[in-house]
Amino acid sequence: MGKNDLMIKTGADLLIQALQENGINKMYGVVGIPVTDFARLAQLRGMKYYGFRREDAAVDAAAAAGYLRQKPGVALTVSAPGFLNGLTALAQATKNCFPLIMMSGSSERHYIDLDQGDYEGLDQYNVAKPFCKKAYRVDRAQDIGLAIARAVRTAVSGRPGGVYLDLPAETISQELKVANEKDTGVYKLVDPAPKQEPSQAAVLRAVEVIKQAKRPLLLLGKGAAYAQVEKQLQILVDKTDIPFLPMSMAKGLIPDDDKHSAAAARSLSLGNADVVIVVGARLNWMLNHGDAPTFAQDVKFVQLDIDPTEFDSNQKIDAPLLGDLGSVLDKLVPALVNTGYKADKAWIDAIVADTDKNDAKFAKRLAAGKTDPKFGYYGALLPIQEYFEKHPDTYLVSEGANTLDIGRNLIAMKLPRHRLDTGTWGVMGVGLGYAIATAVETGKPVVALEGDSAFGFDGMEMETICRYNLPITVVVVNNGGIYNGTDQEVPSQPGPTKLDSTAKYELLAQAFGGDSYFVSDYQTMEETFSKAVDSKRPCLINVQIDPSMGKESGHIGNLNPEDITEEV
Ligand SMILES: Cc1ncc(Cn2c(C)c(CCOP(=O)(O)OP(=O)(O)O)sc2=O)c(N)n1
Ligand SMILES: [Mg+2]
Repeated sequence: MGKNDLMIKTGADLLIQALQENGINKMYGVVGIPVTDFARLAQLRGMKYYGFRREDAAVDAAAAAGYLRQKPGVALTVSAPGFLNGLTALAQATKNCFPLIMMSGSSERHYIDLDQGDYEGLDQYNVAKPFCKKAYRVDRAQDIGLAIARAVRTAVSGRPGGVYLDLPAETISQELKVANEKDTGVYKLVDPAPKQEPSQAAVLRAVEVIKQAKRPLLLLGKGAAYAQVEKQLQILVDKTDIPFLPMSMAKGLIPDDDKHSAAAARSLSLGNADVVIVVGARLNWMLNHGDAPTFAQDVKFVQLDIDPTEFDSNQKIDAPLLGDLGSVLDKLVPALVNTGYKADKAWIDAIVADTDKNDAKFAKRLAAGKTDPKFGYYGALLPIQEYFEKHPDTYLVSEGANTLDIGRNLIAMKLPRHRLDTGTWGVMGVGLGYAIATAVETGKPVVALEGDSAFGFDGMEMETICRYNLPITVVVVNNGGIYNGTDQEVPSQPGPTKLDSTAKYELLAQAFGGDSYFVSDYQTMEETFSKAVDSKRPCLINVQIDPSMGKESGHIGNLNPEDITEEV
């Protein structure tokens, strides 16, 4: 082939080709110098680009896409301020173990290293490192195929997480002369997330520990939801009668109404289990680090995890099972079932009795919620609970404190990966980004159940939702504040947690062509909610509840330092 028969490929060409070669055809981002034309070219080459109003929502969306699809979601930001706006979401994805690649335009090294003051100059590659699984920088167009391969494999292999890919403007526009398509250095990864089988010895050790259990409990984390192991888990509980307790994003792996659920007997089941089988969950702050009195003093732990350093992070693990959860359960379930092991009937009966007792108490609160003159959470959320009972294939995204906590206990999930929320860090501002990605990736109706404060973190994405005409019903539960609307430490100024309990949030939908609803009583919520979701239109229901409703920090008030406000 003569010199002038060579093809010219730019860095941008190669980036798009490498992403598409690896099955990635969507990007979520906010453009500007130096990535705007790259996003346009991606659209011309058949990729879908979703433009957001702020980078953290876009990166959250890409992370949620990764969680739902077991392939890295891809986010695109500009340099420096855009990169920094996306950094929280990159860190959140890594903490949540969601596979994500965040690509940001950046500066050439010589400007950064000589501190020459480039436009939006920042050493992003090094700034990103503490907040992601790995950071990579591509200085040569010829390396782009390898860089994308590395980024994809890093994001999805082992414990999934966030990867930062630093893209200097120069690399995006760099030209590469290639003889043919094969010559570009772009290739499709072979087996990006290899299976990791557990050892036979580890399986036998775990079976021995579980067989001694009189009061076993299966604790399910979002790692189990991500690993898509619902089939193996259903067999496990059906064959052994071991009760299960799902963490919030693991709800629906086994339907919440399954007779083995211990969700309504959380304290009793956690506090009395003698063997806890931890599947894709971490014994972190959400589980009081595995300590008593949340758990029994002499509890034994069997832990299934893909990351060996997770074992003994907080407690001695009596039977660590290392591997990808699918491979581990494919070995552990038959090995245990073949022993004929069953949980003790007395244990199961104790959990059922505690469940019935707590359900009865909850039912009273729900009934009161319908008629309470002070319209509150139960009256606001009961219609949502009833809707999900009838329409389990609806997705729920939730954030806030009381709104999040009460909604988690009230709204049962019957299908896996249908609930996304604030995750391990309890980050506010993830709701609308997660909802957008869920609607885009699944095409199904999505309900974003938001506290009024939480909604404020990314409320402008209502315009994004309307612009793409997504079937998202945003429900803002407005109690006029962070936690509630009654904060008034000193007469001269509103308390630190106070917001506007009369805010007309619903007009934000109307402002962008969506449908607006205002609700301030149970009956209207009952009539409005199903109509809104069934419309499959972008809409916002502003649910004004009494400002006195809501506890400080919802269900995690115990994490606040001792009360330090002296009397004024
Ligand atoms: C990014 C960020 N900022 C601040 C917080 C602190 N915070 C904040 C600000 C919450 C909002 C609670 O108010 P809400 O209106 O969303 O919900 P409720 O009033 O129903 O409790 S919950 C919570 O932990 C956070 N978790 N994440
Ligand atoms: Mg509130």
